[in-house]
Amino acid sequence: MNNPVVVLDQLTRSFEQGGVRIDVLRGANLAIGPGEIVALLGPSGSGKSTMLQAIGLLEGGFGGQIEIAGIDASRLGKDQRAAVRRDHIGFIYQFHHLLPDFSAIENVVLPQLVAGKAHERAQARAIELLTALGLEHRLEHRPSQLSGGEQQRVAVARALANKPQLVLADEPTGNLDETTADRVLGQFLELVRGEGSSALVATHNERLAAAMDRVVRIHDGVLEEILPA
Ligand SMILES: Nc1ncnc2c1ncn2[C@@H]1O[C@H](COP(=O)(O)OP(=O)(O)OP(=O)(O)O)[C@@H](O)[C@H]1O
Repeated sequence: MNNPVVVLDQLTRSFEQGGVRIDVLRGANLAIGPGEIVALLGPSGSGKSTMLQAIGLLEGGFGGQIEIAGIDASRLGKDQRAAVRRDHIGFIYQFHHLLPDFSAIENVVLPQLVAGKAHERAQARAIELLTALGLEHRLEHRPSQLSGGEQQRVAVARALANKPQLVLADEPTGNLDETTADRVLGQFLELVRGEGSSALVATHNERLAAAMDRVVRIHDGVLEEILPA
């Protein structure tokens, strides 16, 4: 694969609880190419969130190698990991995690300011993304004034604000009803494709997974490729 955005090589992660050791990831391998959108399937407790946290460089304690945008991230210190995250990765969670005291547009502007962008450009980018998601009439609303689907669409705009090479999404529509989930996921996929970003999307939902370019499943701590039927 040319210039993969993510490479996992023999990724391992174990937890110890009450003196019992659980090996959640047992040597997972994966490569995601530029612009590829990959669904990460697996039942509850199989290790999807653990894997996204590893790839998002949010937690230590992993064995094996993680490469993000050509950078070997396995041995980076905390500050360097934060820099790779800021420059290359956007996150979406099951619950929106928007800042409650800030408007929709401010929630999308802020991460850009943190990345050093001028306010005017950041604002233009936020309007562009929120408009693409059909939220041009909700720019000044706070999260509590938005519906669940609208909140998740703001979270999508925030994740894409800095044009990340990689978007990591953990059950991004898991909190929405089926119709809203389909609509939000459809908009998310269209936007990610338009931006040319890669994405890894954890979900329980095989129907939603089928809308993505590739499907991998966590089974016994390793990844299996699911080929289209
Ligand atoms: N910090 C931790 N300490 C101990 N065990 C943990 C920790 N984090 C995760 N685990 C365990 O690791 C396993 C995988 O958890 P993880 O959250 O990655 O699964 P998941 O596939 O994302 O599940 P879900 O779909 O329910 O979110 C679970 O058995 C969980 O209890």
